[in-house]
Amino acid sequence: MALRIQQLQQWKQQGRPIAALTAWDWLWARLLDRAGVDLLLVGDSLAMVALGHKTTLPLTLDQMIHHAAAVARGVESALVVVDLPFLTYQASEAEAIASAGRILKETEAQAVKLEGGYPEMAATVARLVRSGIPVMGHVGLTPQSVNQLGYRQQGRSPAEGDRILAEALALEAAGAFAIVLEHVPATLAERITRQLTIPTIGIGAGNACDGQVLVTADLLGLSDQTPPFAKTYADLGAAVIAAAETYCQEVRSGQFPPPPLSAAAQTHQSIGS
Ligand SMILES: Nc1nc2c(c(=O)[nH]1)N[C@@H](CNc1ccc(C(=O)N[C@@H](CCC(=O)O)C(=O)O)cc1)CN2
Ligand SMILES: CC(C)(CO)C(=O)C(=O)O
Ligand SMILES: [Mg+2]
Repeated sequence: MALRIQQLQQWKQQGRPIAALTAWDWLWARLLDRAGVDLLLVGDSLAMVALGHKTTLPLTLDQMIHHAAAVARGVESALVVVDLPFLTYQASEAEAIASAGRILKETEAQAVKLEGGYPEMAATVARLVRSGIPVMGHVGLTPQSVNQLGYRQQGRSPAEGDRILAEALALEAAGAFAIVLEHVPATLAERITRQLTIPTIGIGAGNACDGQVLVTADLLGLSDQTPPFAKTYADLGAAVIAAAETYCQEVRSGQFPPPPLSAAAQTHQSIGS
């Protein structure tokens, strides 16, 4: 599986775009892995799309491990990367190693992702990488800083763009194997992608990144609110409601379950028998 991380590097050189999605449990991870997704991120967005929180901040490390272990059980091929939750890695390098270490020991995920590229975070990334933990960076809009940034596009001014580029370069120098660029102008993402040797994975960052990631709930029409850059490829929300409505009607009208079969027709084995 370390091979998959080197593969990402090769795909960048070959100009073969990387397709990533998020997953939060075994059920979805299994289906997305079968679809051939290259990288599955157990994103802390699961706090919002699977647990009903308003931001990613409340997610705990124990909750993340519970979800990441389930995702990893459903995956055969994709690289599984796990977000370090808010305040499980910022306080010190030792805290980051302890949290990332728990993720690699208690799940079968292969890598972690963390937010920010300021000097202390780059030093933390270097320490994690030297400890044998592959790290993915995340700059631009970093949702764990929602109380400072909101969800607005980042890097609009030349000075801010230069700062985000410098953060990306610092993360690469620290040994990150890839970097997520979230909600930044396409021109900035293109500039960063050209200057880095490691792949950039964009979300709301234009079409020049080495790969793209989307939150699967947005992809499938399961989110109440989606960011302006998300694309919905199927309306599963409506399909689920329609199926459950039909079931409720059939139960209430007596149409389901059907009357008992005659003994001769009972040839089917049911689950567990
Ligand atoms: N489901 C879903 N949840 C998510 C993400 C996602 O990908 N999809 N990604 C993370 C949050 N990122 C964003 C990015 C942009 C917006 C957004 O909506 N921005 C508007 C509004 C900005 C504002 O409020 O000022 C804009 O026009 O820029 C919302 C969440 C975590 N949660
Ligand atoms: C996909 C991405 C980058 C969106 O913020 C993420 O980190 C998540 O889903 O938690
Ligand atoms: Mg995240």
